[in-house]
Amino acid sequence: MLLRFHEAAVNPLWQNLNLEVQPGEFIAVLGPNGVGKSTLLATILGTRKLSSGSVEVAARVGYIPQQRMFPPDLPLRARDLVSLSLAHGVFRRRSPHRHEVDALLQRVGAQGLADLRVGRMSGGQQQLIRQAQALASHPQLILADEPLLSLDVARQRDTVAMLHHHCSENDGAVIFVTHGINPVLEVVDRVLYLAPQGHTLGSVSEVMRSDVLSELYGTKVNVLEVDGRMVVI
Ligand SMILES: Nc1ncnc2c1ncn2[C@@H]1O[C@H](COP(=O)(O)OP(=O)(O)OP(=O)(O)O)[C@@H](O)[C@H]1O
Repeated sequence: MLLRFHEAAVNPLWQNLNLEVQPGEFIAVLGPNGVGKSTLLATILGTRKLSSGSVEVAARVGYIPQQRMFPPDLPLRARDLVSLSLAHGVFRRRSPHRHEVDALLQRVGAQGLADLRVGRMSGGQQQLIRQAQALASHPQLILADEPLLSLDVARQRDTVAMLHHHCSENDGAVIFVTHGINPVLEVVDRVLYLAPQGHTLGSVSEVMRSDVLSELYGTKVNVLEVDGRMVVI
């Protein structure tokens, strides 16, 4: 077990949350704006308190925050930032080697960005650097808050593949906050759907259904499958 919520609540957002995350699991968290998805991650990170219940974290955690731009005048290159993240790893007593930094940047497809100043990068390029920073602590549990925002389709695919690889090859787990299930349909094990009327947890086929989402939203919702993609209307 890497993470366990027991009867957890952050009032008035969500209540009675019971969730146990095992090594190898890829969990998507969906729901409308403001329902408390980022707040859920904040309770795991310890930056937000539960109103009741408990959360137990038994894993090293890496965090990819929701798109947040670096200050434009930040005098650091990508390799400096990733190097700092590596140096903060719990087992570190020395400066990270250049090849470790390069390997991390390569893992997220940002090898060409190593010597660019982060504040001058595009939003998508900055997002890749955030990914490399999150991986630097060799996390078992990766929390990713809408990590595909501002990435092009190819980079979105690479990011999902990288995170899936983390689960399937490293016995890690991922909690992936997203507004759309389609980019992760092929890799997701369970969906936690948060809604104003409550939440539900299960496989894609158990959760992404018209009857289940209609009950959660308290109004008629249709889930359609079109060309292998799911559309919620
Ligand atoms: N530190 C905080 N203290 C109190 N309320 C907060 C705090 N952070 C966020 N909120 C509020 O909690 C609610 C849920 O915010 P949160 O960011 O978790 O939603 P979300 O589901 O991630 O939304 P989105 O899809 O728009 O990113 C919002 O109304 C927000 O204003």
